[in-house]
Amino acid sequence: MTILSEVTSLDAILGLDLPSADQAAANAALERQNSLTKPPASLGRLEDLAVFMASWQGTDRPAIKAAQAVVFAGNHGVCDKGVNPFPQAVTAQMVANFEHGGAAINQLCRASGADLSVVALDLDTPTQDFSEKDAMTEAEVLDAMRRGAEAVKPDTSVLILGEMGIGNSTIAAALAFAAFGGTAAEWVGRGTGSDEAGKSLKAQVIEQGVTLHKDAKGLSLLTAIGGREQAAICGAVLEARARRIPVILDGYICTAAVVPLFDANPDLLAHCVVGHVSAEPGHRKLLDAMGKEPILAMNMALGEGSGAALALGVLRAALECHNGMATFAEAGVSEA
Ligand SMILES: O=C(O)c1ccc[n+]([C@@H]2O[C@H](COP(=O)([O-])O)[C@@H](O)[C@H]2O)c1
Ligand SMILES: Cc1cc2nc[nH]c2cc1C
Repeated sequence: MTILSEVTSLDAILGLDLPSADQAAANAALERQNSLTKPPASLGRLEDLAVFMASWQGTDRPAIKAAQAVVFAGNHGVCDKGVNPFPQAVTAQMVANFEHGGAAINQLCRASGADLSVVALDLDTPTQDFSEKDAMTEAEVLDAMRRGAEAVKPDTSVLILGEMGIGNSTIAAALAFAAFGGTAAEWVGRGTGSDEAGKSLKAQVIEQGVTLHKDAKGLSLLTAIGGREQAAICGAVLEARARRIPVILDGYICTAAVVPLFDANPDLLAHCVVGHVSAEPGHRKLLDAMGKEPILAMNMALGEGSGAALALGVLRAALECHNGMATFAEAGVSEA
């Protein structure tokens, strides 16, 4: 059973009863941070991350017993418009590469101690071209969201999310543009290597699609623009919330995937941090619009969950300090 097992409409999702952060655990973790042998706040963001983990795990001593990474893969009808330098077949080929351990995410998960799974979502049935019609039916969105929720292991201490989908840098820019406005061109980047002409084609296709779907709001952005891996990421984020599992989101595509949840209610992302800021220029803009500060800036733009997996190492370090350091009293160090 998942939080979405019995849900029969997108509207019903917004009525789900979801847990909030445990403020008492957060306060106790902050009190511990302030008692540790360091000048106040000198571990900066590491302190914030320890308190964040405490607030969702509901304990002043948060821990990572099991870290799970999931890569969701989908294909997109908008590829018919030529917005992607690589052929769509690469989505399935990279899924095989993930399964055989040959991709960057396999190495990064091993390095940071995360257990990786891959969920390929109907790769032989791409979504419809959102610049011409709705990308998916409500039933298709719900199915992908449910599969996202089902991928979350209940005993996970922290969930790392990533995606793979040729053409999905166009989907990401369209979701961001639809929710936050500006011009389509401001949200478009190189993706897997589009040149200037490729970027203006992307912007033109996005302009057309977002004009067509101008009334789409909240979760209906998934029906209008798609795609399956975006819906699955939203489903996994909701399941993690129901189970109080903190989430690390990846780059531009993964952050844009949860824009429909943010647009419906920004609090739905309170248990999510963003692992890194992607080299795609739209990502910084999107993070600012969503009030999220990334953990790392590594000039990466790969996707697959790569930046999120790397940030897991920082999260682990934050908890090592939080749980392992001596207090002033224990170490006999004088306080100010
Ligand atoms: O996550 C990012 O920041 C990111 C930035 C650019 C590209 N990607 C990856 O590249 C693919 C989409 O690029 P494209 O050019 O096919 O639209 C998709 O598989 C993503 O995982 C990912
Ligand atoms: C080779 C390749 C690997 C990827 N990983 C995520 N998106 C990708 C896109 C391409 C083209």
